[in-house]
Amino acid sequence: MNWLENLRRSFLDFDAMAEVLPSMITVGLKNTLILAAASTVLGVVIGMVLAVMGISQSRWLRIPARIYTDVFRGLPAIVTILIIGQGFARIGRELFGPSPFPLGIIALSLIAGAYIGEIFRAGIQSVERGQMEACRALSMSYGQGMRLIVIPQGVRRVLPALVNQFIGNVKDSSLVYFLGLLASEREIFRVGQDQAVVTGNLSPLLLAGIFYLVITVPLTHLVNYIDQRLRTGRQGNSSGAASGLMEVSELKAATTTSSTCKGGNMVAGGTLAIRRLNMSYGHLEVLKGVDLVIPQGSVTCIIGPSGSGKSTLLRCLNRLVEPKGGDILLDGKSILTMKPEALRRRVGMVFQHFNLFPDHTALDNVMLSLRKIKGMPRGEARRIGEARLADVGLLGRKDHRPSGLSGGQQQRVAIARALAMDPEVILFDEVTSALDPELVKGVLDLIADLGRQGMTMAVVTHEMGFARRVADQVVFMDEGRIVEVGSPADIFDAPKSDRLRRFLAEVL
Ligand SMILES: Nc1ncnc2c1ncn2[C@@H]1O[C@H](COP(=O)(O)OP(=O)(O)OP(=O)(O)O)[C@@H](O)[C@H]1O
Repeated sequence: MNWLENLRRSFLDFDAMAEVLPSMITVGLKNTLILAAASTVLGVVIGMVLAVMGISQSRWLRIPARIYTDVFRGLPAIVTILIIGQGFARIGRELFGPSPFPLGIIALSLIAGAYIGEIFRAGIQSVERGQMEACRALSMSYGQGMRLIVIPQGVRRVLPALVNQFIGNVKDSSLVYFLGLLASEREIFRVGQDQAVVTGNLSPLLLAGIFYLVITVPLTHLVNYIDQRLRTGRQGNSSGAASGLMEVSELKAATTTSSTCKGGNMVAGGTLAIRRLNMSYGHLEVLKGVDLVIPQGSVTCIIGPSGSGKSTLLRCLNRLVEPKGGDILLDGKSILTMKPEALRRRVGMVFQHFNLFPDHTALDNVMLSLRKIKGMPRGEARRIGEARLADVGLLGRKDHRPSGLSGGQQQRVAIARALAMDPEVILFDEVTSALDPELVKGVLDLIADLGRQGMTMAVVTHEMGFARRVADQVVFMDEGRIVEVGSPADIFDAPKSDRLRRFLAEVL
């Protein structure tokens, strides 16, 4: 049992530990935290710049960011620390005095920046494209969408990775001692190491190890907790998505008392006139001379086979994609001459995949544009937001995050969000395609109800029953062209073209 005693003496010499403890706290811990915190903060600044450069359209920004990242990620940390600390020692002395401590921070920051830049870039790029589309459809500029929605979501997603980086900096700070720090500048490892030499055993180093764990382990758990809270909101994940059947009755109650239009008045709709509209993605011609009038206060359903250009036509109407030729007039004025953000205030849109903002509650989703785009005071935005949620039968769930709502409920929040901006026209892009069958009816009834209230609507749909029941006119598209336009009776009961007959035979 001699070896056990040896081990005990080597690692568990409590007197040696007690002796080094005060300087471990007042010198080592303090300096380690300064080195790690300062280099993480500076690293975050460098990383943010690198991330923005890395996702930029310009390769003059992308390429330098790439080179920086490759170099500082590729070099061993100690090499960078020595190159910066010793290579720039003279400049360092002039700027910061004799201590290499600030140069150590800079070296650690340069290394951390390369990793943090990649973390941010991956986080921002992992945010679904639909989030930015929803921002733009709510008439936010690209910058506002990035600032309010995409970057915060990206940063939240990478929070655990950022804390890991901080932990990495805590550990890498032990390398700065290679630069020759003053006694008062030593970090945890160096204090332990010096005392180990004095006492001739490893107990002070074991204490240093314990100090590192005391910093890093609680941090990891704290960040996991914060991440969970941010993801699910306060009410947690099981926030009572109702069963589909319950939702149907919930919605029925809402639509009978709906006040979607202000004070129960009919909504003032706009007229859209589409003239010889062309659109292509690269060489792929998607719209080929589309002519159509969507009269004020009418419901136009657009049907047709997959890939026929229905969604693209809809996206041209609020300029989420730019037409290549032709024109679109809103109440007689070309939308191509308007600022896209101004146009989108008048022409709202609801998407197939809802595109709700996951970090915001239902009410915040509805209020966001009222506050940020219309500049409404919080109280007024809240009043309107709650009224719109009541219209879609979801006032009771206003504090729920999207993750705590069913697909049907999420889509109704998305409709409330579009309605809150008081648009003259609303575009619905296959809004029931991603829903479970029992939830489809509720959403369609809501849209039908809006139609009755005089909202001008263009609805791309695969729901033929709905189109027949609700549409004022039905548009059949194929291969980028409108093949037939007419009343539901014309289209469904007396199709003129062979293509429409074949399509109906397939889908009915
Ligand atoms: N962003 C894009 N880049 C390149 N091609 C695209 C893009 N979006 C759509 N397309 C192509 O344009 C054509 C028309 O697409 P669009 O989505 O408008 O059709 P759709 O009738 O709405 O089809 P679906 O019912 O399947 O949604 C398709 O061939 C599609 O592959």
